Amino acid sequence: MRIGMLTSGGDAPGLNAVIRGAVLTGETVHGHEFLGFKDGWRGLVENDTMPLGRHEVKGVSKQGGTILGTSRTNPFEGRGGVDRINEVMTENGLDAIIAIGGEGTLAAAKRLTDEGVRIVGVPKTVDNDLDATDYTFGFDTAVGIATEAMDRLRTTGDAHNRCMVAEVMGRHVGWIALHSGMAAGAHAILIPEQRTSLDQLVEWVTSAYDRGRAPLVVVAEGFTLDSMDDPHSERGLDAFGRPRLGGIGEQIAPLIEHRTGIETRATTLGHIQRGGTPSAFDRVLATRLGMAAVRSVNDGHWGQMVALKGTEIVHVPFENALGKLKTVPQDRYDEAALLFG
Ligand SMILES: Nc1ncnc2c1ncn2[C@@H]1O[C@H](COP(=O)(O)OP(=O)(O)OP(=O)(O)O)[C@@H](O)[C@H]1O
Ligand SMILES: O=P(O)(O)OC[C@H]1O[C@](O)(CO)[C@@H](O)[C@@H]1O
Ligand SMILES: [Mg+2]
Repeated sequence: MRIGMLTSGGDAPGLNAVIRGAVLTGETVHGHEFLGFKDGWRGLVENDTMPLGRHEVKGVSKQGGTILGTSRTNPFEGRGGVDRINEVMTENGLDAIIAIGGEGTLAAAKRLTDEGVRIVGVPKTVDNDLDATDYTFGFDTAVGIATEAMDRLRTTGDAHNRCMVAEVMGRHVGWIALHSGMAAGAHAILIPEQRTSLDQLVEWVTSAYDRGRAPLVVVAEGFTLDSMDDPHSERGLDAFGRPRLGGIGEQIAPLIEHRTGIETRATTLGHIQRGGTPSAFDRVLATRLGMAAVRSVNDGHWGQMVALKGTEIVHVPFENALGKLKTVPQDRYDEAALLFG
């Protein structure tokens, strides 16, 4: 078979390991050929391709980013649409597409498979917010980077007796904040799922400070104080028309300082969390998902994505994966909150 492959949406450490896992298994075990589409759906719509074989995937598992490039292009906009995509697939002699992306990419893939395009999906997002898989690759790496950054913030915070606010990614969910905050021993963790009040935050910060600690506050970019209507956004809209988040840490730092009198500094980790070398966990998960995606193609599991359930790789129909986001459950937050303050 000839299989096209693309990566779409925000990058996540491990994308290259998926690509390598699929290409090596596909070529050596099943005799398939691969073709890369550049920059997500854009490459498929514009027929912008690159060779994708053993040579191209040599040693890429440890590389961040994606050798195929990525974008937030909508495959139905401009000259896109199902007829155009079928035309490009026929021109390239392709039997199927492996699309690697988050909930947006998979929603687009579902629309296309509903119209007969043969696509299998591989879930990806540092946010870990896809419901039908236990973990997405990229999350473990992002948590590791954020934790290391917080360890560093704590030593400088301790030296100056300051409150340090660390802002991490998490558009709709607080998984990165929860895990990195717990790992770093944060005195408060603020996540989109919990509309915390400033009074509560001030209580946690003051209590830690009064015990002689330099308070560490971890906040997810999508968090809203109970007095705010929407998540903080000051950077315009993304290519799909959604507000670009980021900057809530800088907003709450002066509020903390004003209310407590404790000198407070904010750091936004931003895209550092998505860059660089994937962790070993993410490389293994991504490689297994890439290999499983090829098995999905062999078995004709169109309209399904591969997913992690416990330690097993399973197949999940797109509609089951897209229904709702995997948010931080109340009991996981309450458990972490026992150690706040
Ligand atoms: N419901 C949808 N139907 C069709 N296309 C969509 C839909 N949602 C998103 N898309 C398209 O898919 C692209 C990728 O989605 P998105 O930007 O949300 O990234 P993602 O794959 O969800 O990854 P990330 O984790 O970075 O959000 C979008 O930019 C948009 O063009
Ligand atoms: O890379 P961009 O387009 O700035 O997108 C940032 C968004 O992507 C994510 O990293 C993954 O969805 C979010 O946490 C963040 O809000
Ligand atoms: Mg998305």
